[in-house]
Amino acid sequence: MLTIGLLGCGNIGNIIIKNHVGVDIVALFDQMPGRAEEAGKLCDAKAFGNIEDFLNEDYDIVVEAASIDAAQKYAASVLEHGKDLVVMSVGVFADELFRQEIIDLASSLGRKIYIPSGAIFGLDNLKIGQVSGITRLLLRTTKNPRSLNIEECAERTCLFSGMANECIKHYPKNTNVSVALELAAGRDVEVELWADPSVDRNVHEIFIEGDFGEATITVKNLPSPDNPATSYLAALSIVTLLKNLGEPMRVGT
Ligand SMILES: NC(=O)C1=CN([C@@H]2O[C@H](COP(=O)(O)OP(=O)(O)OC[C@H]3O[C@@H](n4cnc5c(N)ncnc54)[C@H](O)[C@@H]3O)[C@@H](O)[C@H]2O)C=CC1
Ligand SMILES: O=C([O-])CC(=O)C(=O)O
Repeated sequence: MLTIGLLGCGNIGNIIIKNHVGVDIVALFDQMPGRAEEAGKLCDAKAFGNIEDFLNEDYDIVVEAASIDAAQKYAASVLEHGKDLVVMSVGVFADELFRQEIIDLASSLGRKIYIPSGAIFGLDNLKIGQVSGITRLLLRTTKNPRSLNIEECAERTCLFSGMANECIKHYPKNTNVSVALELAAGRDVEVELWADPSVDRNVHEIFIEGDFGEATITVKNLPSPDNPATSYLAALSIVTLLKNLGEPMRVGT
């Protein structure tokens, strides 16, 4: 069975712990040591107080469910410790230089980096953008102001309109999906981010046009119980990715 080290024991980390299938969680690390210790009681895994000890433990894959900051700090070290890496805070790869450095490092070490579909549907066939023209790719995200950590917002308000690699700098906890779209399609993504006090879901609308025709995908996500910024689907997506890693048949592009 594949063994996992969980980097980040917050909302997604705890959903993974409660729902994981086909993998064994053996090591935990969080910048708030109490969180790793609490999580350790739930899954009988060892909580580590520092990153070096966490990475020196024997297991196959680090699952990052922490922050862009954590992904940036530790991605190279994870690979250098002989482990594959699942990155939830995919916004870290908006930085092209960093992305290429990590890809080159993984390639030279024979390691793999996995990006889950996260809080959206449709990443699978969007990858056709790597071999065929996509002329329009727009993500319109709408969340309740609470999910965006905004206190005053009486009506639907556009917070950002521009490109994904800029948006993620301003909203690193809310627009990771835009960077996942960018990586899948191999091209820039336009983003509109809206705060709307009348919605109680995290809504992602994706508009795609290209040589294949056109597609519109609307996802109306339930926020996670413990972190309204993060859709529950994002956590389920990691659980599913991990379940499928060891399977002989791979479904989806
Ligand atoms: N790719 C996608 O579709 C999505 C990605 N995300 C991202 O996934 C990540 C996790 O989300 P949640 O679990 O909801 O967040 P959370 O805030 O509930 O939990 C994050 C945990 O990681 C820990 N952490 C943060 N930075 C750290 C560091 N430098 N070193 C060690 N521990 C650190 C925190 O103490 C916290 O316990 C976030 O970056 C979030 O933006 C969230 C939703 C969708
Ligand atoms: O969970 C969501 O709806 C999306 C999200 O926060 C992100 O992409 O960072």
